[in-house]
Amino acid sequence: MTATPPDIVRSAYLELVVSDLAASREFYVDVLGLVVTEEDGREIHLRALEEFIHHNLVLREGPVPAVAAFGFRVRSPRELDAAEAHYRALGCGVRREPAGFRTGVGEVVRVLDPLGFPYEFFYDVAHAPRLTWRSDLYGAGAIVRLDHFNQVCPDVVAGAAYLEELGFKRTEDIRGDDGVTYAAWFARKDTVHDTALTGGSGPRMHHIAFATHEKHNILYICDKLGALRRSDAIERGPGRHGVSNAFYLYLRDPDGHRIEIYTQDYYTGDPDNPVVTWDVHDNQRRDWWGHAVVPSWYTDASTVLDLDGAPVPLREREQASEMDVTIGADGFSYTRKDDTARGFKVGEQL
Ligand SMILES: O=S(=O)(O)c1ccc(O)c(O)c1
Ligand SMILES: [Fe+2]
Repeated sequence: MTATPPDIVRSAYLELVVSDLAASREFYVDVLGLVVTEEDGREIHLRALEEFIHHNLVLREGPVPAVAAFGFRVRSPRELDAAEAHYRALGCGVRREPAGFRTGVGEVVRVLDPLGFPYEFFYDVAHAPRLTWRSDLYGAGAIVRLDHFNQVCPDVVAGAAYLEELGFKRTEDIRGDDGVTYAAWFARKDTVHDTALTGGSGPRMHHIAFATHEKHNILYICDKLGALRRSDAIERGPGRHGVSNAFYLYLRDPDGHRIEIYTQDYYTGDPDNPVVTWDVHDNQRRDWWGHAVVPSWYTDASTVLDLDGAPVPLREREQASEMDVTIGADGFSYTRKDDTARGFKVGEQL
């Protein structure tokens, strides 16, 4: 029996350990245009242009590039009591810090959750100027919000049960006729997701996604990276997702952490919002235009740290992997399921 879960409002910030603070600052501030709220020689606190809380991303220099915390805003200070009780009832490690673990945020409950991820919950937070109306500060690639996390875990079904018990609502998933669930998306706010689970060895962070207002902002980021001769930072896209219907671009930061730039998914706020399920062999599920998913997008992800700052050991996925069943000589995907003459294509290797 678990205790009532905390009332989570949204995914709010990520604490990211980077190997070279200056190189990461150049990527996130000079190239991507995130706003510096506060910085000292050790940490940089960044936020998106429409954000009013102190930060959406903390860069902290350290020996092992990794994720130290996934931060979730809760609806009121008393939800920290619910968070502490919920995770203690799950038998998880819990650290409650009345003064907070970092600049700009007040009391925090940090846990190592049942999947091995460092989650933290907070309400009290310093406000920073919301730059929504400051169009004079918006570049052509303006990043306006943190939209979601994506987490790699070996057992998506077990992970989904944990997130749904935590109060997340499933909005989409990818399944096979083999009964395997390969990935799933979960919301607290009224869009497609605040986090998602991608099947693979884990716990690892697959990506953090920031939103732009328009598709052309994403195209500008691609052009800017080309002009800077930094196109090697582009891993996948630009393109249109099948799942979520969002326009997307995936970048790799100087440590290889994956950043998605994302725009224009859809509303999911009604209680009876229908779950969209995709066939793992549908070649338009991950890219609506049928473009290949580069293998590194399935294989690479970021280490996560435990409550003592040590890397969490990985567990291998036991069920089939999506890459194995859709890419390469053994993989196949269809454009038109019933078109067995021309609709099938063997998975593409780049
Ligand atoms: O590639 S998928 O269409 O499955 C996809 C959909 C939404 C996302 O945020 C994502 O990272 C990946
Ligand atoms: Fe994403």
